[in-house]
Amino acid sequence: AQPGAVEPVAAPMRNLTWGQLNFLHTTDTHGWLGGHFQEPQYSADWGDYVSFAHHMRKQADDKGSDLLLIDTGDRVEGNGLFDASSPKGLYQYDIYAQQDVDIICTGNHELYQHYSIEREHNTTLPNFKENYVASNLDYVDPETGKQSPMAQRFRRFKTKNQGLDIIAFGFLFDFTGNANNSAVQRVEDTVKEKWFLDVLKEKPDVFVVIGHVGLRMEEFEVIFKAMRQANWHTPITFFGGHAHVRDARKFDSMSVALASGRYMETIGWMSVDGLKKTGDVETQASPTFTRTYIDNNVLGMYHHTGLDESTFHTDKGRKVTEMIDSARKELELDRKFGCAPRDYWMSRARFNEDGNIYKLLMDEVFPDIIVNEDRRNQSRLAIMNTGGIRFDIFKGAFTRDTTYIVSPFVSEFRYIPDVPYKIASRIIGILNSGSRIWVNPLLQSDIFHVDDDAPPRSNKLMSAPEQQAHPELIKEAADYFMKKLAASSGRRGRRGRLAALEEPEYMAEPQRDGQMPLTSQPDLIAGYTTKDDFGDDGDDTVHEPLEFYYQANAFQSEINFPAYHKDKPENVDVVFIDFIQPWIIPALKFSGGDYSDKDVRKYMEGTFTSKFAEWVGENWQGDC
Ligand SMILES: Nc1ccn([C@@H]2O[C@H](COP(=O)(O)O)[C@@H](O)[C@H]2O)c(=O)n1
Repeated sequence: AQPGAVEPVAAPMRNLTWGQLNFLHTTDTHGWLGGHFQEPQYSADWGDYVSFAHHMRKQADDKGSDLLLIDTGDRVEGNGLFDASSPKGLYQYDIYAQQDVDIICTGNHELYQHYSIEREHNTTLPNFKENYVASNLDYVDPETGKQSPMAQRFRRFKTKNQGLDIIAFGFLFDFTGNANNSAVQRVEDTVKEKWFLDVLKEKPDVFVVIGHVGLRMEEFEVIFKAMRQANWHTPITFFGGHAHVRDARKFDSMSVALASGRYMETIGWMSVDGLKKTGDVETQASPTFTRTYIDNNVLGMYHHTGLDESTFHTDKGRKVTEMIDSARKELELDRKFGCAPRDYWMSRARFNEDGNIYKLLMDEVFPDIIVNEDRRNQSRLAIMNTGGIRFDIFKGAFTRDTTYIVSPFVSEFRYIPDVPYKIASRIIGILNSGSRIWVNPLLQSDIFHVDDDAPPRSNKLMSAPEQQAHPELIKEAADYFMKKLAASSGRRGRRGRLAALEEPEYMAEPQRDGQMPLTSQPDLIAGYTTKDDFGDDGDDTVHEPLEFYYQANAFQSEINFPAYHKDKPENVDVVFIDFIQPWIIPALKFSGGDYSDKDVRKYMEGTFTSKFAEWVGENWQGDC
């Protein structure tokens, strides 16, 4: 762990089950290579993981089994270690590369900016060479415009001890927000390509499909079906990400998928036994799978390796810990901007209650920071998506690091001036509703003239990834917001229905579906209590369950409105974070406002991130 991180805390543990073939999996690390400074259950750093992997590889050798390390992307954006340097990632790429990852692919966050695509191509790719797989991603050379595969489309190799013949793919979901020096091919098109179909004719011992894809997303379904159509008998292991959750899915008796959370909280473990070995033509594979979500806690790492503080840390692991510490010092990540007076939660508090991070922004921060001096006296609605906030704020020091942890994006505020209030006031309800425009591609192409072939741009993409992973909640909540919108539209007879409309239970009560209490043991640390297709015994550490409340897709502040709350302005400036422009314009059209991208202007200097950091400096002075 890093100097200054909280001491790890011991908790009741479950053991790992080893098989012939075993995997350690990281995903969506988002720059958190220093671990969590304020949460004892996740405070190990990348150096500790390097030591852990070393000992686990040794155990595999001793047992005659194999261990592979996987990473499924989104290594960048989300922590000061990546975002605070100029250029971004100055220290991160070298630190990350100290781990020997056997199969690695790209996430959407590596592709948002022209710059990070270049770094991926010029740095991560040479760092990992043949271990990097890009089945549906191309790089576009900015000089020549030439488009070529970002890396090899698949990787075939034999494992060290068992000699298992592996074919690995590396996918990205159908991402469309990438900068133009990359090209993502839709998964449904890739699986029809000749190279892919040819590879499926091969008979490896195991297919390993890694992907920056949520386990419950359509794309893995498409890959699985295509693979099974061509090849009935080969076991497939899937490793996914993007959804920021712990999850495991059984596709069939020979195919299992694992997702390993986010932000270096979790190191996923999968073991497979019952594989037939290369050349063994007599027997049929009848694999058994296990999965475990390992807390990124050095005490757990001691437990799984049978080592202790004096025997666990390798020279290389210690060196990596030092590299991180020295980068953090260079970047002044511990520099204090202010002191948070309490905890502010993304999903552990109701959307509208004190202690909810979005309520803090709506009520206190936005009225102060969303100001364009030339239009200061104009009433305005300021709108941002909840997914633009990436992490909770803990009571205590708010540092340079916290700034990027809460909001790493370089998004700025834009606006459309003087929109009739009657139209503007409907936007927020539409952004948060389950209206058919957000799920129906024909409506989107007819009304908003977006590309006919493009998939519908769902409004749930504005919310946090952790919530996007709960489709059943989203549908119920979206239906509720839609009915609320209809009922409040002012037409006669609807008012009564609004009063009668009941909020879905989990909007008022914490959602417990994936968060079942496992034990009544006292003094447990709060953390993940995962329920997946295997059951509820997947977490290596027994935790006290966390609460999870549904949050809207977007939130809004009314700023400089008439003092008497029933008086509404005639016109308002509609100010919004640039990321949600693709939803703001349709929502305006749907409300009867004929606006287009041409009407949008820059509202003020600075990003949300820089403005919020200034606000903390001015408003949260105190001792901590
Ligand atoms: N400029 C941005 C980029 C992304 N978001 C939010 O993040 C979500 C995607 O996150 P992943 O880590 O799962 O890739 C996206 O759906 C947005 O909610 C953003 O707000 N601004």
